[in-house]
Amino acid sequence: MWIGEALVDSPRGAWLGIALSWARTAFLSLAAVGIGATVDALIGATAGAGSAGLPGTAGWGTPSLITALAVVLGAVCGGFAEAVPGRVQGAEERHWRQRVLRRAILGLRSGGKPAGTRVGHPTGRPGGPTGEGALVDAATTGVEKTANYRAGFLGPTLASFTSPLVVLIVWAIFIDVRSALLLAGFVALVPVVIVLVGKWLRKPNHEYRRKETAAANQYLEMLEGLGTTKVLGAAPAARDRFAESARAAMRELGTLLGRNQLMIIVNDGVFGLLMTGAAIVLVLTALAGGQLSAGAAFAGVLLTVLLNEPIDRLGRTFYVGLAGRARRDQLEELIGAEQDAPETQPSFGRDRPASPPALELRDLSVSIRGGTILDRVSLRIPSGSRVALVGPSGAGKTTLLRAIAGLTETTPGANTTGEILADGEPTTPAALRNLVSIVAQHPGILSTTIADNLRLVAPDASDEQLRGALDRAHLLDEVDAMPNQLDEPVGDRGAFLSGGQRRRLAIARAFLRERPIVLLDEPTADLDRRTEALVRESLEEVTEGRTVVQIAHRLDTTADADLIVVVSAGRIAATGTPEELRASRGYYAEAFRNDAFRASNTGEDRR
Ligand SMILES: Nc1ncnc2c1ncn2[C@@H]1O[C@H](COP(=O)(O)OP(=O)(O)OP(=O)(O)O)[C@@H](O)[C@H]1O
Repeated sequence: MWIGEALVDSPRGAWLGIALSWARTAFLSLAAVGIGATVDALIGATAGAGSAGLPGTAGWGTPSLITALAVVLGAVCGGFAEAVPGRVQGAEERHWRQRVLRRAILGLRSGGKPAGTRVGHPTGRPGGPTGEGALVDAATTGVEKTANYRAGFLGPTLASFTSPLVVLIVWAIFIDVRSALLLAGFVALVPVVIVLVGKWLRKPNHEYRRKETAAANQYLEMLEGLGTTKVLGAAPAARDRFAESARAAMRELGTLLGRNQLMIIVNDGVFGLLMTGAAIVLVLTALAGGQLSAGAAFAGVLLTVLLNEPIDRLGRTFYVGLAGRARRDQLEELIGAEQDAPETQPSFGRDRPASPPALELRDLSVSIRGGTILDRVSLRIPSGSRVALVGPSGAGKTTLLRAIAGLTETTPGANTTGEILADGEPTTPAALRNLVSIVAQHPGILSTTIADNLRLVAPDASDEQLRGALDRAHLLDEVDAMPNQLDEPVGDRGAFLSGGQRRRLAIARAFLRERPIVLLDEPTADLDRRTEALVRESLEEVTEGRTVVQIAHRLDTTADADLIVVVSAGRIAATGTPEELRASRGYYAEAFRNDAFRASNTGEDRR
């Protein structure tokens, strides 16, 4: 419920806006009382002024002066209160966009897809909410609507729902306590109705957002795959599929808008009319009974306008709130239950990392949407060791590497049991993410400049520090030869760079991150010999003194490993040194022989 979120998790700065709104309402309420007092003074309502009339009615000068002052102060506070959400929204957008980006960059999937996207996987529906289109949608519209919801809806709505209490306090002090209590009953009903209506609208709202995102996602992917679709003659089918999902989204929107409209009519009727009617009847009765002066009654009528603010706001912003809330939920799901770990300050490649902790996986199981991917894996990774994960395709190597990287929870539908210990202490996914650097076969490269890609992990690094990291990754000479050097655009996801350059850029990032554990997901695959040698050289440097866990498809890359871990059907089938496993019968020995056989037969030279 948004009220809970507004109370405990409002964006930073939102409370200033709420306090300013309360101040605005207090001043405007006092202005209403001042107007009443002025009226009393003007019509010379001295009868009963002492008991039921408003204070300060001896002359009209003072109350009208106070009124003017209260109006000005109310307007100033209101103006500042209006300005707060704009400032908060900027910060919120930055925060959410960074989380989405980090989520995209952390993706270790093949093809550089963001984590959670399975290309060609039976459960990875193209166009589903975990596709790349969804990520683009999340980083743009999703972030904008979420920030708008958190900055422009949560605080202001909480303010307008609590402001009537301020009005009622003024009412009780200056007009009449009994009627203030009666009206408080109406005001207290408003949140109850909001909760009920919110529940009623939640399902169609979520359904609509899901279908809207799926349609947007499909559209983006249709554009991206336009060439292939045309070549395959599949354009009409793709178009029909998109049209159908757009129609489904529109149908849900119709249901949602219908319910929303009904809610506005009911609210306006029940609260707008009933509460205003009750307030007016109360003040007029008191006026007729002589308990209130004409000025006090007039002030009561004016205060009723302020009491109606939550209803007005509800009509105007409920839909925005629903949309934002659904978008926020979608983002949370996409990003995963990621806790922003307090990152230790990167040392920008100057220092050696702290000694790597020894890791221990205990009975670690991972299931994704009910399917078991890793099954009670237990493994010790000593500090500073080099571990190679080998095994047939689909065995679970990447899933294991992602678990060690603390990334499993960012995969939608994933569930983990068991634990990972660091130096004997239980650890959390966020703490694990803080311990590792990843260099993947298809590193996540932003479509911006070399410097931006490096500053992603070290926002405060100087140009010199970036150049130092590039130098250690053996990429500096090539960057220096580019027309704009550090500011050279790298093209769409690094399209202007070669495969080897992209990987060395990722290694430079790992230098800047300076984490004690380096995870390698086949970073030397598919490179020609010369480039492979360059990447290897950089890797040797970045892995020095660190624990290394690498996925290896080519077994010749495992020769210097301290420990080989054979993964098969989600379990650990064997562990040992390369020599031990080569000497025994099993996957490693057989695959090694096959590799050697292939190399000798093809005279493999990938130049
Ligand atoms: N996000 C996901 N959703 C559904 N299933 C998944 C997901 N990620 C992995 N899997 C499944 O888990 C199993 C193990 O996959 P994983 O990528 O870990 O294997 P791998 O050993 O790294 O394979 P490869 O060597 O081909 O990369 C596969 O059956 C895969 O389809």
